[in-house]
Amino acid sequence: MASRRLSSLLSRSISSTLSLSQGQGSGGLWRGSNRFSAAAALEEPVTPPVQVKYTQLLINGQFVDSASGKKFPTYDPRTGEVIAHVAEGDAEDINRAVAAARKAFDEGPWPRMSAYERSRIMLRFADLVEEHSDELAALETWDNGKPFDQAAKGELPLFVRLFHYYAGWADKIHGLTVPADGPHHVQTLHEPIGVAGQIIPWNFPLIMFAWKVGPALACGNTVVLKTAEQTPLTALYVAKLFHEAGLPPGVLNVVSGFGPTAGAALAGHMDVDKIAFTGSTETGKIILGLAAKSNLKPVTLELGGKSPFIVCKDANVDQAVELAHHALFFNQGQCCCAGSRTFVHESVYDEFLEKSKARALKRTVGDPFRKGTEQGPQIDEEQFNKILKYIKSGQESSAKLECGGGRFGSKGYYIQPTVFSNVQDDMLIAQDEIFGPVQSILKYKELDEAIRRANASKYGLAAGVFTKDLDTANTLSRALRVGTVWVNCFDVFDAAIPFGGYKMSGMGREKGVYSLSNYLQVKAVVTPLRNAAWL
Ligand SMILES: NC(=O)c1ccc[n+]([C@@H]2O[C@H](COP(=O)([O-])OP(=O)(O)OC[C@H]3O[C@@H](n4cnc5c(N)ncnc54)[C@H](O)[C@@H]3O)[C@@H](O)[C@H]2O)c1
Repeated sequence: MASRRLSSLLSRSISSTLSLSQGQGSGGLWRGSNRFSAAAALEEPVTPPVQVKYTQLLINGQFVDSASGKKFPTYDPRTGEVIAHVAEGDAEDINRAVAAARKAFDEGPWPRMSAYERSRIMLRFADLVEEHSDELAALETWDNGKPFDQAAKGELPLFVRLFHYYAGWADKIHGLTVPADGPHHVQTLHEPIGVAGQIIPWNFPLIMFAWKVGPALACGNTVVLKTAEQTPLTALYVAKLFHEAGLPPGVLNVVSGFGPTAGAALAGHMDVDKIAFTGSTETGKIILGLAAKSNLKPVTLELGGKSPFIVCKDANVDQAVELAHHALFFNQGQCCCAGSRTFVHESVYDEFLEKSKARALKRTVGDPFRKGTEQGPQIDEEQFNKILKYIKSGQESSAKLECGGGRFGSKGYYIQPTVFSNVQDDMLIAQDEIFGPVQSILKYKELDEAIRRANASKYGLAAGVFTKDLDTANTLSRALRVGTVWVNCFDVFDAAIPFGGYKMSGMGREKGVYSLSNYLQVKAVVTPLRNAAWL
């Protein structure tokens, strides 16, 4: 009875937020009761319950071929086989898309219509996504490899929630009346910036669409979105639904294509007024350079991370193990905020290690379309090889490989859940973003030492803290140089919670009220007052 209550509570909670909290049982969020043979699952890939409908670029409200006529394949990470060929946009297509977005901003109705009308279109769009959510979840799983239940029960509801959230902001954006010295009436107008260029990655294609497009459109901007070359399919589908909901042509343009061609053309475009990027720190630096060399457009960046997850001496070890496991392995380890440095107090280290290893060995790896699968394949061959290289570097160091360490199956890009113990701060696996299912466990003695070591990273995206002691939680929350601290929970991605990084994890914040300022200009309007005496 109690467990039924917990699971219904849980499914309600993940329908509006993706969240992992203390005490959610040892089964994991998306673990069904039907266990299956992983090998059989890999031998016979499930036929995805969806067809690919849209593969062209979406420019000015129309699906069109790329100017060059070129196409590129998008692959099924379960098998490495081609799913579909997609129009390959490059600089010329970016020019066409920017021209459409420019016209829609300068002459079109979007920035001029009432905020309430904009909000209603966004709400209609959210309803359409909800209606098509099974199909969209299947397409996301096919293109990305993430477990279907995660996409269907976690990410699609969150996508809808994000658009409800931003639709709610559209008619609540207003300036201030400023009490300046002297006989002047001073007001600020919060105006849209103009054409927003947005470049997104492959790990959460739909969620990244919502984080970027939601605030930009709520504020009255127009958008050119460049999707990741690994996952172009779902953005085209939802952009089509947006037009069905009444979005005027040119307001949202979606260009599929590669980074150095389409992405660079967008970031360096003279007629793009703002650029937002999520991806690697290396590419973030290129984007910043392109913005500086062109028209000095403002830039927001969500970049890499190497987030500490600190298990304190008072921790309930079973719960800490489960949370730390999900903090790292969720989404095949392909999360910018993954808890990829698990710091464990020496007094609970041995027990934690033994149980973490047992948990990783129990992790259900297999076809992401099968019920009960916790871990699907990595996104592509490049990431697969990169992760295996990091595992090799861990094996060649004095870290101890507790479990995993290799390919899972013989087809596609599956990797065994891998755990290293005895990891030292100067090892590559403790410093670089691996972006895969590789947990690194480090031992510490004193809290001050844990803080110093956790902060000794070029990244500062997020941290997890696991303790029963309020003073310890408060000390750690304030001492850690990161954009998010999750205390006794992890990966809580509510629409209203700001997200972003300190240090080389990025610039600016997405989600929440803070994200609006990324897409607004502030204009001061000063008017003389003839009879100010009464002031
Ligand atoms: N922070 C995140 O959410 C995130 C997401 C994906 C990857 N990563 C990290 O990045 C590593 C490499 O993955 P990746 O190669 O897909 O990331 P990436 O940074 O190269 O790609 C992200 C996006 O940027 C575009 N891009 C690439 N080069 C560009 C350029 N020169 N100009 C403009 N746009 C460009 C890509 O086409 C894609 O849309 C991963 O292993 C991981 O460590 C982080």
